[in-house]
Amino acid sequence: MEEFSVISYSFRSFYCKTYIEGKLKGLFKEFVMGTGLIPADGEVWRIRRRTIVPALHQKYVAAMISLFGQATDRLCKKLDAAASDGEDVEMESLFSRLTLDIIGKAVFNYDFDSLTNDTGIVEAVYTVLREAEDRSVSPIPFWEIPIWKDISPRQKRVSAALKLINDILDDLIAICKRMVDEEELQFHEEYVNEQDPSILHFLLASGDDVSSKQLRDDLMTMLIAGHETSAAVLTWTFYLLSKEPSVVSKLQEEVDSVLGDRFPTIGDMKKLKYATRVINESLRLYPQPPVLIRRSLENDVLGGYPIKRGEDIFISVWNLHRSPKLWDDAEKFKPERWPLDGPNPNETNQNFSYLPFGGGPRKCVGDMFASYETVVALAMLVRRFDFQIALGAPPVEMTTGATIHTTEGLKMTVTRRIKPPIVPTLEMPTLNAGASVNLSEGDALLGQKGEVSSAHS
Ligand code: HEM
Repeated sequence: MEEFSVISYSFRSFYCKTYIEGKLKGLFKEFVMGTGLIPADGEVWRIRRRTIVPALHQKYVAAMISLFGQATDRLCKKLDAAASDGEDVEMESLFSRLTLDIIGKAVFNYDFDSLTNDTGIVEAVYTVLREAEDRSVSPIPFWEIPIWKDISPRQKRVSAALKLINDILDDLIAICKRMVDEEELQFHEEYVNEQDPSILHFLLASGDDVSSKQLRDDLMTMLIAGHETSAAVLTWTFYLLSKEPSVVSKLQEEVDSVLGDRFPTIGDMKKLKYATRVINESLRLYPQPPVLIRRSLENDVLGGYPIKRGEDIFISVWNLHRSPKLWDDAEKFKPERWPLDGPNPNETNQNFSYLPFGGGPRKCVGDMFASYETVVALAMLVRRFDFQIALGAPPVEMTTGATIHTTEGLKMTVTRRIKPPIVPTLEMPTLNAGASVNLSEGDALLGQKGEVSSAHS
């Protein structure tokens, strides 16, 4: 327990109504509800969480992996154009757009297409996300002050953005309800609608008796929780890789041999072991969020510190993950510290010294989703491109909100990789550039076909 930095007490936080048992394993909290953007009804969320988590069955995961591949392919096309034009790219904002596109489709089947468009809804989402982050670190809940709420131009912008998003979510829920009413498919444990594998569709089809408003708030929670986190993981992974060319070579070797020139499938997730270790290690050095926050519901003592009822503690996962007492070469980016044939590191098998997705009953509901999402994006990108910090780019420095951001972006030069030879195997169809192939179990499920990106041709 002494490894945790207790940074501040009695500080208004992102999270509310949390409880300290004195042991990390028992901590739980209400996510994003303390920002006022989503009603602070933790009890309802706790019940709903039980419905959301089982949505992650095999067929759903296969469909999601296919979705990650398609979204990353759009990013590859963008990078391909930048490589042709010799233009440097700002990867942090591109990753933010990639993960927004993914979470929109995955959660409520909405294509933000933010990698190619800057429509009003994308701007509205960013307004709300920035506000959620600012509120999460604000010492006073200024947004609750009645007059301020009505006269502050910024708060008015936030309200307008929230209204736009809520209206769209209401429409999506209504459309989805009609689809569910019309479909013949019976709901069962492995249910997935192949045209719309979103969590919204799953939840509606499950017949869960929940109001549209509650549903909308849950979707918003997932949008906020699952967007910047994954984007930040990818940003810092690419930053770390830019400093360790030997890791990149090893990673590319694995990706070339496992994937060749096709999209990743659910079966590949077990084979992309080194890529997974790269993400595990990036999450150790740059945990998102870097602090976890709990509020005490009663007087307690934690690691010798007396804590009064109502006080908050901040647990610095950053310090925990970089503690020299717990890690050899703690500051070094070393994916090899996680044995390839060992278990996937998590909070329990690392005795709570590693908490990339929190722990206990309020652990991240999207941990598996996020792990696969980041592995797919990483594999597809390093397969096609080499990335270097751009010449003359500003130094990459950190600033923190709910996640760790760079201060001035991650400007990189992207070059196409020379196409390595593809050795055909029974599982891996040989591809001609531009040819259509049946790509994966996930794609087969969706009845989709994919094409090899023109990146190599
Ligand atoms: C690499 C990306 C991600 C990281 C590092 C991450 C990390 C975390 C962490 C550390 C927590 C626990 C916070 C706490 O204990 O105070 C959390 C909670 C949560 N995460 Fe994630 N997350 C990621 C992606 C996602 C995705 C993609 C989704 C949705 C699909 C998601 C949904 C949630 C939700 C809903 C909670 C709140 C759970 C609850 O309070 O019951 N996360 N996440």
